[in-house]
Amino acid sequence: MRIILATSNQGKVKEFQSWISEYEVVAYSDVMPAFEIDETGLTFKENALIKARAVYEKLERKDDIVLSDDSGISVPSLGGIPGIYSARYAGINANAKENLTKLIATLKENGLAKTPAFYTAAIALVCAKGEFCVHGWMHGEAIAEARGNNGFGYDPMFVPCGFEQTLGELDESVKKAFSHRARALELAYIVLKSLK
Ligand SMILES: O=c1nc[nH]c2c1ncn2[C@H]1C[C@H](O)[C@@H](COP(=O)(O)OP(=O)(O)OP(=O)(O)O)O1
Ligand SMILES: [Mg+2]
Repeated sequence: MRIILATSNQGKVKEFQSWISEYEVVAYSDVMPAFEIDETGLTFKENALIKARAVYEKLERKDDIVLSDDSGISVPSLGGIPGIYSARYAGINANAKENLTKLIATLKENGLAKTPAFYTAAIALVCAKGEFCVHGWMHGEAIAEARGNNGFGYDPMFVPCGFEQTLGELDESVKKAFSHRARALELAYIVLKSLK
């Protein structure tokens, strides 16, 4: 039994592969040709399930478990943006840098040097025994500048609660211990262990 990661985001692949030690973890594009998955859901949970199902349907080995992640950053003072639209914030084909630059510009336009923000991750598991979904969150502040090169996505503008530096500046061990994805993965492990 392997864990097949239903994601095209190399930052997520890197985190899951370094954090999950008990299982063989493979990016889905290593076992099938990569394909587009329309994230048409209205919640992180719906989108995570859409991604995991799409990959499980195409799997040859149905004894494998597909794990997906749908995640994003939300800024409550601006109505929760970009939320589930984080990956598409600067446009449908926007890259991570463009999304980061746009969110910084939006904070500046609203006169916000910093403002509370949080990351959400929904992790879905799809396998022969059924479908499961768990969540994790990480709270902190979004700041109107980018600092550091660690992590990915919005990390250079995110300062976690209890820290002064951004996730771009902090050691990767901080995300492993406290991130939305790590917290969701803790719960996913409980499900995984019950599936053995
Ligand atoms: O730990 C994180 N550190 C920084 N940024 C993050 C993080 N977690 C999610 N994010 C941002 C990146 C992207 O703008 C969006 C996820 O969008 P999301 O659709 O789930 O992922 P994606 O399109 O990059 O890859 P895929 O759908 O193939 O898994 O939230
Ligand atoms: Mg996506």
